[in-house]
Amino acid sequence: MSLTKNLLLDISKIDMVFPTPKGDFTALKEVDLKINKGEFISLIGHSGCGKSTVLNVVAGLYQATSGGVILNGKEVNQPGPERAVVFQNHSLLPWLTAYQNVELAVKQVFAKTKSPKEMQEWIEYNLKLVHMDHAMHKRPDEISGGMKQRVGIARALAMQPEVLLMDEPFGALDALTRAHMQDSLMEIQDELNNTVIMITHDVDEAVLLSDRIVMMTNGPAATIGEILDINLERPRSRLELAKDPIYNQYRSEVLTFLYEKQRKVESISKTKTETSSSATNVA
Ligand SMILES: Nc1ncnc2c1ncn2[C@@H]1O[C@H](COP(=O)(O)OP(=O)(O)OP(=O)(O)O)[C@@H](O)[C@H]1O
Repeated sequence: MSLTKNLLLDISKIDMVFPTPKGDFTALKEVDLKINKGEFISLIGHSGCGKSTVLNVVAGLYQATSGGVILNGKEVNQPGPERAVVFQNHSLLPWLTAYQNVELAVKQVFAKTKSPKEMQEWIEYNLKLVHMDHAMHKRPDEISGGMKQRVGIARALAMQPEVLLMDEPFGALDALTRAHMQDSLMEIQDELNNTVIMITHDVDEAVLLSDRIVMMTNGPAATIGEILDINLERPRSRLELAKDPIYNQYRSEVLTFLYEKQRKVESISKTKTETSSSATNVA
């Protein structure tokens, strides 16, 4: 992979120190990552290692103690619509319909450049992309958890961000809904080729969706331990990949990193009690 040709996001030697009542806590140490336009990156690591902190620095919600983030040649120091965030819990406004939730974001970005008619078409296009056009006039309390996440993704996509930041976007969903959402996200990626950073605890999800998996060491002073390139052809099918030895090799490399190289006492005792499929979720 060329690191300079299509470089979009340069996360450069980030340290993050949080002041706490017990003294300074170094969460991140020298996190360094370059991301090309159109890449899908997963961040994986044990709970509390610092994944959300990395994402929050890129989102501009946290200012790194040292180092910094450059997006398209400009330093990031506050939140902005060119970095849309999708959280685990949908964060939709409950009194607005799906359409109106997306509209709010669209008006924020396009009020000066799109006519009302163009904005309407754009909102509908994005809701259609996530298969929510049939329920666009429903409020969050009238739709399921998976549907709410779809609206959250539509809202983020509709802002046409330069980078889409997703913090465990499917973490609260049941396994089947989650699989549907992953398939939808792959379809959307095929169409839009967004640049995405997604935090996940799910090894299969990371391998299925990513171009690269960034594996973080345990904190304190967490950093990037290894980066795995996923050279699987797209479009990807979960059923075919399940039998693919290369897919299984990638999967086993991530599991080895997490459970041998970055072994955690709590996670070992936890996975012993879990079923084999859920044991691929990192604790
Ligand atoms: N505002 C803060 N003040 C003090 N410590 C913090 C703050 N935010 C995060 N931390 C600490 O920094 C470390 C990394 O937290 P972070 O939430 O980034 O981890 P994570 O990998 O996203 O965890 P999880 O997978 O459980 O969501 C943790 O030890 C956490 O307690």
